Amino acid sequence: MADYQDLLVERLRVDGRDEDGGSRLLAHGAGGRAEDGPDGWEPVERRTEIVDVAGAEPVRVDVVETARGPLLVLDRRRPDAPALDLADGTEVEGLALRAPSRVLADAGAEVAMWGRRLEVVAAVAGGRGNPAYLPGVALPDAVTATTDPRRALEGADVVVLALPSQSLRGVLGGVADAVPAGAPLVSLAKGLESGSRLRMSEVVAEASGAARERVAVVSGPNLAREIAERQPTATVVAAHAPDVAAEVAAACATPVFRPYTHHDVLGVELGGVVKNVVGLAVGMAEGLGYGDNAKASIITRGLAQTSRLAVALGAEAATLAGLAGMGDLVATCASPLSRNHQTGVQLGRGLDVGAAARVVRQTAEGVRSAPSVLALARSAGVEMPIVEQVVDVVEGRVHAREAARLLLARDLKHEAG
Ligand SMILES: NC(=O)C1=CN([C@@H]2O[C@H](COP(=O)(O)OP(=O)(O)OC[C@H]3O[C@@H](n4cnc5c(N)ncnc54)[C@H](O)[C@@H]3O)[C@@H](O)[C@H]2O)C=CC1
Ligand SMILES: O=C(CO)COP(=O)(O)O
Repeated sequence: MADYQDLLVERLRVDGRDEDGGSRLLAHGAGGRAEDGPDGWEPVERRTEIVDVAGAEPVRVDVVETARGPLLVLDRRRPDAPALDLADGTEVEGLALRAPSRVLADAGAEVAMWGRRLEVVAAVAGGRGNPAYLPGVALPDAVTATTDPRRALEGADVVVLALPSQSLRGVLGGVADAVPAGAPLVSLAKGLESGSRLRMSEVVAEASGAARERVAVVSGPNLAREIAERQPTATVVAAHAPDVAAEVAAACATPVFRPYTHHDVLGVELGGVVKNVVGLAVGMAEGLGYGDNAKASIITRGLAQTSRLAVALGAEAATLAGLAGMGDLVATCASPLSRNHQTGVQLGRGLDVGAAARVVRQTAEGVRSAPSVLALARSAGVEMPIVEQVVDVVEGRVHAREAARLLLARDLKHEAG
């Protein structure tokens, strides 16, 4: 089976008879989540298709299709049964094929975006895209925009939070009462909250009052501009509740955007946070005029130090070798689109943080997160020399050139130590 097709388990219920005597079926929405309750049942489409066969008689095919895709198996405990012939109210589990065309339509469903800047919202709402942030990119018609967060939240099945880490608590806390009950809350932000040093999934749960099982994070090599241009991209959807991760993944998958689910929320979030700090360091090396050996060395040692911290805090080492660790680190450190990378370049050229921010003009999360990462590392007894030097440069204590000299002058040691 192609790599971009998925088999989903569908909860099905027999609900009376069709005119031809076969069982009429209902499917439970979103792949059959138990907590959707009895109201989540939706009709299953049934039709006959005639398939032309070269050199033979046409074949009649009975197609049974849920909102996710056609059912390949009606009852997975009796996969060979040609049809369902069961009493009313009986529940079975079928298998549906989620095909790319269906996913595209699903992912292109209705998106109500909230923004605080009137000119950005007016452009999106007026069908002119988002020229301030994504010049030249046409947005789907299904994306609407409003400056009223409560309107954007009305009836939402999934709430996605795409805000800088230091703003997330204030914005979400102000509208927590308007978040629809039961809707998963998804954080895209890659930072730690200054002061509390909390990860964004923790901030989301605290600010909204939602159980941590309702919160998901999406992270990975996900440069916004490339995604908006529909360039092929993979990502990770992590949640403590597997069904929430699966629901969010299903909602955002398209033929060119492939989410993997994960259970290691801590590892996925830390990967996204620390790669920004390492991205600053790689940018500094570039700004200093250093070559690819230096950049590859920072990336590799940066990943080793990130994994050390993550494991000490309870994450799994393998998570950091995946898309949300190595994948995101490589994208940030290699791409001129990365704001952390670009900010690092300006710091390497000798600008201070304020001047670098005025050049880059968008959020470089590593600047605010670096001191929190260092504090976390110290409290966990983990050495993170690259982060230490980035903090000293960001806080104006040393020039990037001196930071590089100090890193190279450290005592010799075993690479795996
Ligand atoms: N841009 C990217 O490629 C990616 C960004 N992220 C993460 O997404 C988060 C947001 O980043 P971007 O949207 O790219 O940053 P950005 O700097 O491009 O945009 C931030 C937006 O948030 C708004 N904003 C800031 N403070 C606000 C507040 N208090 N209330 C309302 N709106 C406020 C700003 O007006 C601006 O429109 C960050 O944590 C970043 O790490 C994650 C993956 C990719
Ligand atoms: O997180 C990102 C890519 O995955 C975006 O990186 P920057 O925030 O450095 O632009």
